[in-house]
Amino acid sequence: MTYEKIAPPTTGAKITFQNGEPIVPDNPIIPYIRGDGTGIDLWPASQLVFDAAVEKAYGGKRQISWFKIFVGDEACDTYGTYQYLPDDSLAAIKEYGVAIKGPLTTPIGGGIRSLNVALRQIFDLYACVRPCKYYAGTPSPHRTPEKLDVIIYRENTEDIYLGIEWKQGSETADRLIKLLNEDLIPGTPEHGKKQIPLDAGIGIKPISKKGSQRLVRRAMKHALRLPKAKQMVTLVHKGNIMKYTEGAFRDWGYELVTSEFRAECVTERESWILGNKERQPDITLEENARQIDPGYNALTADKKEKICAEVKEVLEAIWETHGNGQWKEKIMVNDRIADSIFQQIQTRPDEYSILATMNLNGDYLSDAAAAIVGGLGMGPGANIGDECAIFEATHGTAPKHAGLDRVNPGSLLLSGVMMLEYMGWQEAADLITKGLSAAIANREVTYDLARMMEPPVEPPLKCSEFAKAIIQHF
Ligand SMILES: NC(=O)C1=CN([C@@H]2O[C@H](COP(=O)(O)OP(=O)(O)OC[C@H]3O[C@@H](n4cnc5c(N)ncnc54)[C@H](OP(=O)(O)O)[C@@H]3O)[C@@H](O)[C@H]2O)C=CC1
Ligand SMILES: O=C(O)CCC(=O)C(=O)O
Ligand SMILES: [Mg+2]
Repeated sequence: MTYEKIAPPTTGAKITFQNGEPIVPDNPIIPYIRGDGTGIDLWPASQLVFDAAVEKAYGGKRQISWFKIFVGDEACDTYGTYQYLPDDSLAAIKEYGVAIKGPLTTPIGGGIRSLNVALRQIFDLYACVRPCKYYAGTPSPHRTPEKLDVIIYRENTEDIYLGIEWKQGSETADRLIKLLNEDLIPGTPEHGKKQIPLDAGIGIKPISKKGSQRLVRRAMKHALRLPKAKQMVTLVHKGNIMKYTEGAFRDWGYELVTSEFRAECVTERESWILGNKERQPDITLEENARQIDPGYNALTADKKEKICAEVKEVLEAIWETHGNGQWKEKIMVNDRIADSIFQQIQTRPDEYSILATMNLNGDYLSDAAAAIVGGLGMGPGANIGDECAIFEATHGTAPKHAGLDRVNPGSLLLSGVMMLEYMGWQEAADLITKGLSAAIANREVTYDLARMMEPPVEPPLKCSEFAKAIIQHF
């Protein structure tokens, strides 16, 4: 591979992929993007910790050969005006498969569309994995943050992030509104006399079956690797309002888990049906139906029949394999409406584990969940596809803090921990979490955690000092 303005390290080897899993040599070449804004501070601090952890864990037997590539402001400086996402950088990520990045700026309302989203789409990194877990001693606005231990599995390529939008007043927006108002809406009886306001901007929200199911499949595979008590997958959606997008995500999720993971899972509704029969072995189908549907008595005969049929079908299909309490050993799959899950992770955090979401809901939810465990400085993430993975923090470039050597590198470091775990380098990953936990417990923290501690830590550590403190605690 020849590049225009970058050169890979002269030592090191490529990570390759087999059946979606990385095959990692002892000296992998890993491209990194420093990032805009606070990326200037975060990357050098993080690289120091990654290298020290790998050195301490493997004593030179393993080593990362970092390959600097450019995206964002740095790319424009190197490749020229508006060259935010140079071909060189895309080619390097494609060639080496696993990369890590700092945050990249997306100007609001115009200019470039998100570079972060573009990278996810170009490399089909369909699962955005964002764990939110509490490290002892981290200050939190919540009384029991340790009860939250969730992993958000956010669909990462579609939904409104596809970016298909038309500006209010543009010729295409006007044409589309006319087509909708005069043809498509009147042609769909369920839409009645609804009309799109003539001065509306228009955005499209595509949610596909394939996109939803591959995300849920990955979430289920992850659940299988968790301890029994955490084997739960919650499908998060706003299907009560958006039936054919968000509601479909939920339905396709259930369809996938009850076909591909039939032996390993039970849905919440199935567990009620099985549980009713376990408590009352001679329960009739209708009584069972009444107990799983609180509004049963008020339903039409048709609907009652449907629920009875559902009860019958479940008992026939899985009583043998899941009945008599066997379902309690399986992955519990349930669903929650999106607004309610924001409340649930605060009031009943320990009832949740993996939260499978569409793109926008997952974006909101991952910032909110990170806040509970200490803030965006503690929110890591990974964008995973079948032949590529890019690791990055949940937060953005926090421009007001850029270049001041003050922000918390915890989120990028924990993203690196995810990368090392993905590579199978668990010993190095564990050293970083150990060092980070010890530094926090010792009140050696950056400003974001320092200001919330009781009493506040004064002065807080700089970003670079925090990195060094973590290494001291390996
Ligand atoms: N994946 C990516 O690269 C992402 C990029 N962005 C982009 O980043 C830019 C800025 O977005 P913005 O809305 O300000 O959101 P940010 O996530 O960048 O920052 C919001 C606030 O979160 C806190 N914060 C963020 N990072 C850290 C950290 N490492 N340590 C401690 N606190 C932190 C700060 O809070 P406080 O000041 O209160 O201490 C900061 O002001 C935009 O262009 C946006 O599009 C946004 C999200 C993700
Ligand atoms: O790319 C952006 O500007 C924002 C992305 C974002 O908020 C996220 O991925 O969480
Ligand atoms: Mg976000």
